[in-house]
Amino acid sequence: MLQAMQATAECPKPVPQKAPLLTVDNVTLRYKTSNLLITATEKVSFSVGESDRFVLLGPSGCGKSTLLKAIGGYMTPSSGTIHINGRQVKRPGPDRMMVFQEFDQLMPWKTVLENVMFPLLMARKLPRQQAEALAREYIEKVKLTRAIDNYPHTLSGGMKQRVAIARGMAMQPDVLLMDEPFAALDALTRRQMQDELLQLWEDTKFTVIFVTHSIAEAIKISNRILLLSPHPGRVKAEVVDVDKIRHDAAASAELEQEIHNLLFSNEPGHRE
Ligand SMILES: Nc1ncnc2c1ncn2[C@@H]1O[C@H](COP(=O)(O)OP(=O)(O)OP(=O)(O)O)[C@@H](O)[C@H]1O
Repeated sequence: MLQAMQATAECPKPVPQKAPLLTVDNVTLRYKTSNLLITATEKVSFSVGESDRFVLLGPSGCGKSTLLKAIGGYMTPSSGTIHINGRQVKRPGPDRMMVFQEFDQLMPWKTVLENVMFPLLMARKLPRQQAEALAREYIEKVKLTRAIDNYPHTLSGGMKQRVAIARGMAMQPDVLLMDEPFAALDALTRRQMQDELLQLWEDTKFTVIFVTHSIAEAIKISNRILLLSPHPGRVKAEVVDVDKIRHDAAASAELEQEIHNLLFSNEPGHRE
């Protein structure tokens, strides 16, 4: 694993194992405020293959959420390009569904079933019966069938996140974009949700880009991890083949320490 890290730290060009589904090429993202130009990420490149569980990991403020927003099509790069399935990302689309950290991402006046059905009806324009069947299937996958007619205010934080995941997955997007979806949960629920996400992945092998600043969470759920430097975010290194060590506690702990050292060391370790 150290080898993988060092090799990629010296040459952080990603090494995807399958043809890339998504490519982020030399992307710089900036925010303009009334008197400031803030560079969130600088010249970031990576690619994501089909069925990857790709984690963007880095300290607070390094631009992880901003990158996810740009992949979602909610923000245009100042320079560089993002392509999905060979098409340049220019706006949001049903091929990229987002799950956020906030529990209030559901519509409070709609039940669990109606929340999950909503984008299927509005964005995919499915007939009602088909939308309902698909919504029920994914609500079942996240183990919420018993709460299918509940309104969001009656659900726990973890249950709300399950609804958001079901809503994203039911759309069967090319890639699911998850922005710290478990960060606001208590530790026990968080671990449970990580396990459930992995189980869902075993069932459907969806592609996911997952943002976190927890090194342990990154190792637990990913097969690949992109490490970003502190603000402005640049690629520091990529960890490949995380799957090989996930079930080895000693190797995971060693990797966790190595990532920690790399993320919090001052040496630049990035390409200009
Ligand atoms: N709407 C905005 N307007 C101006 N600057 C912003 C805006 N959103 C984010 N930024 C700035 O861009 C940089 C990257 O922010 P971003 O939220 O993408 O980081 P992050 O890595 O996701 O952080 P965290 O882990 O704390 O969520 C930060 O300096 C932040 O202050």
